[in-house]
Amino acid sequence: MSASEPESPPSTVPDASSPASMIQHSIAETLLEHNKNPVYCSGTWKVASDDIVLFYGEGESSRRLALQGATDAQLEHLANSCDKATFGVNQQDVLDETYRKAGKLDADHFAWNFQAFGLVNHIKKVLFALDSKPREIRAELYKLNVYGPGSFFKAHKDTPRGEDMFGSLVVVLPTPHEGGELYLRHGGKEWVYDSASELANLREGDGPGIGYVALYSDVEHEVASVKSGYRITITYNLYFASEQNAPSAKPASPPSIEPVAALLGDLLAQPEFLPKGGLLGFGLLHEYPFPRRQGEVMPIAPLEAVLKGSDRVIMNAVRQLGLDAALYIVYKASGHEYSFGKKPEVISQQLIPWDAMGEVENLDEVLVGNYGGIVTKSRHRGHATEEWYWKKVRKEEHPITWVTPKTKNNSFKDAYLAYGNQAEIGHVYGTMALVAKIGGPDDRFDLAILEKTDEDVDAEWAAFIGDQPAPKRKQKKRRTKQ
Ligand SMILES: O=C(O)CCC(=O)C(=O)O
Ligand SMILES: [Fe+2]
Repeated sequence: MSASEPESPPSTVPDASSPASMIQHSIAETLLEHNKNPVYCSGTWKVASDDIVLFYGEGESSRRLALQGATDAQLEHLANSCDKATFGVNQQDVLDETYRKAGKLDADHFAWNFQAFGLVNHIKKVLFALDSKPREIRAELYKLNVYGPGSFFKAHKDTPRGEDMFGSLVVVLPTPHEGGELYLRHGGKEWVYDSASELANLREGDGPGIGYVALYSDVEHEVASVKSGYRITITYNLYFASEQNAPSAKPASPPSIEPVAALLGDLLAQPEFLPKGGLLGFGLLHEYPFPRRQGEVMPIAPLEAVLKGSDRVIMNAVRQLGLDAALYIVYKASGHEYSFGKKPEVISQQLIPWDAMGEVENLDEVLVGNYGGIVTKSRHRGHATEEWYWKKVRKEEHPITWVTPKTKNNSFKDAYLAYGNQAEIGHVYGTMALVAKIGGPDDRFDLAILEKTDEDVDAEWAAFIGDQPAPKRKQKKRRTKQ
């Protein structure tokens, strides 16, 4: 039996030029466009010469280094005072100068006068530009790095130190250098921040300044080889501040409709959009650190508090509209029991330790039966050209209409022991997404996904094989919002 995708049932997808599809496109564009939802921001920042004074060393050999106009000999002394920089591999610090060649001082071995508060506030405004209620953030001094000629740091992502850490801030000090550009990559795009030329331009202008780049933790970055001079950076870890640590209490702002919420509201107002209700999906664009406790099922809902960039913007929008929405993992299984049908796709709000589950017979049934799973692609799809299977598919399937596609950014793969008379390992793939349950045009905000009756399915089958037009299905209320 062929496992190819069967013919689709009557389509509910509007054509590309319909108002619904144009609004859907605008939402995706707003969320995906780098300029509206940047994954990093960079530039130069004016400082007073007193700010860029560095203290380092211990006891008799401690030093005060004014960076404005520092001599080569002074910078060389700083470089020679550094330890060799290591980097993390599988939770261990590794020294490998073919991967990272630079000097470093830990935060307890240096100090400088610069107060990052103003810069951090600026970064918050730029990185969270579309976020109408951005969380407070704080910067924690991390390290000083010195890159002399021939120093570099190959492509890596910064290890998040804690679930509240969302990014890093790299401050580049105004010491003349060439090369050492910082390459940044995310979602298949690449950008470059050339601190050497930005700082050189600044030197010709008035007053001292520093270079900076703030990036989300899941942005890959790489420091190109320094050609001449010293490139000195001070890095900070960026955290979402807890209420007590927040630098200032935020005045209550009057409620205003966010642009993305407004677009989403317009989309839901289109009667041809999901005329029978259904699931609306948004692939998350960022990765999130998540504690995995051995063998424990974990709800992923708490991640809502640490969403970044466009992920937070869309979450704010669905919350503002009062939609029934949550973070889900989209699970897809592969294993011997699926070799004849289609790989099922089931969403659940639980992170499941598949490797600790014992033998798993039908992953989709386990998810639906025990973990509030909703089948979004039926494993019977592979046989769905036969009436009986087709009905089964229609009955159990609640397909997702994706506004922004699932991404590989936050996907993971787990192994499990597939049920059978011989031990076999299957694989589960998970991807995080935000999924909203939408009612039909008259009940957008009141309905959970619709239940289908046998009559609905029979009528849809008849319409599918061309007997008669699909009847309008009466919606059943399952849940009413107060
Ligand atoms: O020094 C820089 O420009 C970047 C340093 C860095 O990527 C790191 O410390 O993880
Ligand atoms: Fe880094």
